[in-house]
Amino acid sequence: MTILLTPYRSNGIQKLSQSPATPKPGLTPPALNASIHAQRCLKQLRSKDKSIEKYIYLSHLKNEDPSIFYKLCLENMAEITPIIYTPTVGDACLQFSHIYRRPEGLYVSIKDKGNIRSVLNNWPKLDEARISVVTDGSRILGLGDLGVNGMGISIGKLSLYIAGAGIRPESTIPICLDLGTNNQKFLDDPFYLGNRHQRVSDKEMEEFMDEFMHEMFRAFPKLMVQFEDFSTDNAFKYLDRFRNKYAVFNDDIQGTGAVILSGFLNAAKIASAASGRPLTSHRILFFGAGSAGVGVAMQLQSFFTLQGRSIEEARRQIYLVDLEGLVYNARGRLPEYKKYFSRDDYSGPPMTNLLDIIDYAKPTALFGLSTVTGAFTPEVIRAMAANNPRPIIFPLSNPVRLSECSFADAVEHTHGAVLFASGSPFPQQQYGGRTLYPGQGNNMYIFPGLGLGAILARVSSVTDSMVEASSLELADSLTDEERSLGLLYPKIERIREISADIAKAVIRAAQNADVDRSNDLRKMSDSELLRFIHGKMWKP
Ligand SMILES: NC(=O)C1=CN([C@@H]2O[C@H](COP(=O)(O)OP(=O)(O)OC[C@H]3O[C@@H](n4cnc5c(N)ncnc54)[C@H](O)[C@@H]3O)[C@@H](O)[C@H]2O)C=CC1
Ligand SMILES: CC(=O)C(=O)O
Ligand SMILES: [Mg+2]
Repeated sequence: MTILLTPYRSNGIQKLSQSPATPKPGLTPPALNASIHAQRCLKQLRSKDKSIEKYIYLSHLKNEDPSIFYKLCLENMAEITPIIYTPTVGDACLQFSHIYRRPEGLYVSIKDKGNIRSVLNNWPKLDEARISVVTDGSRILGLGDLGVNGMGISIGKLSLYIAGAGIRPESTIPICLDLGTNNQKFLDDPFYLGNRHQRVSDKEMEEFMDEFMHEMFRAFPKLMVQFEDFSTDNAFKYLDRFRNKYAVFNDDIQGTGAVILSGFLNAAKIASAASGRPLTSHRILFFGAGSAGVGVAMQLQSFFTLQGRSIEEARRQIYLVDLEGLVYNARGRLPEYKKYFSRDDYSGPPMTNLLDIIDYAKPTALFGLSTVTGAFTPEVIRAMAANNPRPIIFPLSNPVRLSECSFADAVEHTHGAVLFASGSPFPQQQYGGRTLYPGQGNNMYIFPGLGLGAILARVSSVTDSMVEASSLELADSLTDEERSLGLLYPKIERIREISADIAKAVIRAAQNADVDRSNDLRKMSDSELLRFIHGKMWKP
């Protein structure tokens, strides 16, 4: 491990290449020792009371000394992930313009339209670029339009790529597009770091996005792009527009779909064993029908059809609820992305009460992707428990304060029977003399491995089969010990091992779909491929 000495210049990626292998005598204290220094950093981190202070400290450490930062991450994943990612990254994005210290990532603004290539060319490591997380800041977690403050989410996701899948730090590009913001509080804030105007028109954004994506793949030909936290309509629109042209996927639609299918599979096996209901006949109620809700619904439907259900049967197992209640045809005009799952078996007055909807749909699983804190009231949880011996309840909204219910409430009101996963972490609970563990149903389990597989296979596009392969691999990755503890997702400490397995499954799916451009990998056996993947992982 290298202890860095040079003063910060710009974009932490430069630090890795500029760091001197051996510090010059006299420029560090005589007894500075790398492994003790890591312990020192951890102690400094733990001495801070507020999580935002911990975030600022870690952010500084990452820029100063990426090696120590990622070593700490890997050795303390469960402790550090909630600081660099959800929930704390939510606060960091809200306060981004106030806690800002130094440049990190790349900003491409509407003012660069017509000239985007020259902005991209300013990135210091053009040849190294492999993965970019791109947001326009318009729907950061469940916190709404945060404009350029959304940069925090691109940075956070890429830190997990590096820690979780061993992507080389200098191969990552966090990008925030500045297309304006409709957040009036930010527009009035003298510290706000973005352009001070409302979001541009759809047409202007479309032209901008076409140029941006075209230039991205000219400037960085080996790149894969992850779209993150675009507002609902644009999330679907730009995934559709670019998915067959470039190596791009949308994390909120596809990454979330994959991770929740995976947790659902593990939960449904337990629930089916208790109820006798076949795995493929579960009914799922989505509270929240935006990019994440519909993304997960599509992934589940596809899974049910692969298991032998007809498309129509699978579609009928899914119920969507949005701000106006149950989504059904007779309700009136619906946006395109909601139409497919809109019910045709109900035509009465709008059904807006969640308890009534549960009574009507009799779901075996209830998923929250609504950003409505506490929407799963004790009555709702009890209604799920009354219909199911092991109810599946996943309050998935982020950050933690927007969760539809807490793990403690879910345990209490189901008398410990709940099969639970949330978007942000909750503490474990004691119930009836047992320790119960909450799952974290968050796309962080998927995107590092999916991205690693995609760049190693040098894919030309990211297919549904690759996303599905990542999901099934994750579902399968639990050890006997994890299953005996009742976990639905593997322990986060095993993320590198899991990412490698996911990458292998993704590469094989890419090869089957003929979208890979790395012939050498085709010749490898599965064990050779896995060794190759591990060998490619950057280690701090
Ligand atoms: N756990 C995970 O891995 C992920 C979690 N999420 C979280 O899911 C949440 C939603 O994200 P998106 O779908 O992208 O947002 P979105 O804005 O596209 O969708 C929100 C949905 O919730 C509905 N909704 C809002 N208020 C409601 C109410 N009072 N009653 C019923 N429905 C209501 C809206 O009508 C809309 O359908 C966010 O908090 C986000 O952080 C998103 C992606 C991944
Ligand atoms: C986890 C995630 O991608 C979200 O909450 O938007
Ligand atoms: Mg997201």
